Amino acid sequence: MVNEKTYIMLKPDAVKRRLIGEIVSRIEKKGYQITQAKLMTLDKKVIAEHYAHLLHKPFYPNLEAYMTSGPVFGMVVEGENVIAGMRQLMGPTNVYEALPGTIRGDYANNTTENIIHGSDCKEAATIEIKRFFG
Ligand SMILES: Nc1ncnc2c1ncn2[C@@H]1O[C@H](COP(=O)(O)OP(=O)(O)OP(=O)(O)O)[C@@H](O)[C@H]1O
Repeated sequence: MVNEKTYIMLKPDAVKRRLIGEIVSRIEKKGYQITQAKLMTLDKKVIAEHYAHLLHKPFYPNLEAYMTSGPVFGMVVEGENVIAGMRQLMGPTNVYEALPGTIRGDYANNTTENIIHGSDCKEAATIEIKRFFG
């Protein structure tokens, strides 16, 4: 029973499609607590840091254009085993594998524009919370 923190980011398509309220509500209904939140417009530099492991991928230019196309809604979310729990709630990165009932399965139909990001481990959560909330 470890209380953890994770960094969750609703990507530009979620904000544009007015899905913030609905997704925040799903996170709260699961029993997690949102302890910090803000809308931000990200620049190419912070996207390159956040997705450093993907810089060499052929889809990176599309990912960069998408992530800088409008504001994102970043959150610190806390709860028991929240890192794995949020990954489960989000569904897999590949939206064709994301089942209905997951956030990506319910709202996304494209693997780049996949609505939501969540830290994948404790180390990443610490780095990402620092990156986006200081
Ligand atoms: N094969 C792909 N084709 C197009 N876009 C992709 C592909 N793989 C990943 N992406 C985009 O890059 C993002 C980061 O990919 P990563 O492999 O880090 O997955 P993730 O950890 O599930 O995603 P995120 O870091 O956004 O939570 C994905 O969320 C998606 O927007």
